[in-house]
Amino acid sequence: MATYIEVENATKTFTMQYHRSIKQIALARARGQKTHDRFNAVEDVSFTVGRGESVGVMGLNGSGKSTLLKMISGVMQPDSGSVLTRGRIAGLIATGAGFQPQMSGRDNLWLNAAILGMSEAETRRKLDDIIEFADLGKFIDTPVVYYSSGMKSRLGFAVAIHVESDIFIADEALAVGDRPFKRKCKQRMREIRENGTTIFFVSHSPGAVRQLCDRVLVLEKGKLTFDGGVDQGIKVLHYDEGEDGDDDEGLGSED
Ligand SMILES: Nc1ncnc2c1ncn2[C@@H]1O[C@H](COP(=O)(O)OP(=O)(O)OP(=O)(O)O)[C@@H](O)[C@H]1O
Repeated sequence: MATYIEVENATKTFTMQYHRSIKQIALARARGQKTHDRFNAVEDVSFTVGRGESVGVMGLNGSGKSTLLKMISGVMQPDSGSVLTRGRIAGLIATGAGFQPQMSGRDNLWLNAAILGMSEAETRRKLDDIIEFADLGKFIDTPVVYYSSGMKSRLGFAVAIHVESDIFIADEALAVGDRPFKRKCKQRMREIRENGTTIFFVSHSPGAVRQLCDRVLVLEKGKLTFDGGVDQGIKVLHYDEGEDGDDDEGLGSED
């Protein structure tokens, strides 16, 4: 199986500032207090993903999932180690990233498609399908500044999901569309998987991961603590326990 994602000893370090203003920083320094701290959001993480694999990334809030996803998408670079990918990447990483608020949904669609590497001919061919998928009605010709976050998410996802990619990445936290839209996304992601596209999917939803993935990575405080089967990964996180363990709100979950 050809390797499509190769992450080797990747570490991403961020600085946490304790104060907002220069005055506060100066005061803290004068008192001999710390003004900032550095910490590893992703620490020494290594794994590979083969062609056609569908991998779910799970972990508590702040465990480094989105940071890892951003490094795979190329939005961020690791401070040490390496992240290599093969082929074209598309997906939902940042809702409305690159959207121009004063431009209409339709114009942003063209812009977004170009950013994601679609040619003019490809966009023209898929235009009606993308607009139908986003299902924004007459709002498609309204400036995006008037869109709700769900509407931006619909437009962003509709474009991303129509890009022919080798790797499809999605951060479920950004899928703020309503239930019927999520259902539609779920169906489309299943089709993408069936077509043999490699999937890298960040999620808190055991139901969604069970449906869409055949492998789970668990991050804890930036470290990769589990890499294996879906059920086992969910067990490691205790996500299946309690009354709200197996939610059904996920992008890929059963409705
Ligand atoms: N640009 C940034 N600058 C500084 N700190 C950051 C930045 N981005 C993320 N962090 C911090 O890095 C840590 C990991 O964040 P990340 O968004 O990767 O977590 P996550 O696992 O995706 O969380 P969630 O489940 O809440 O979405 C958090 O402590 C967060 O505050």
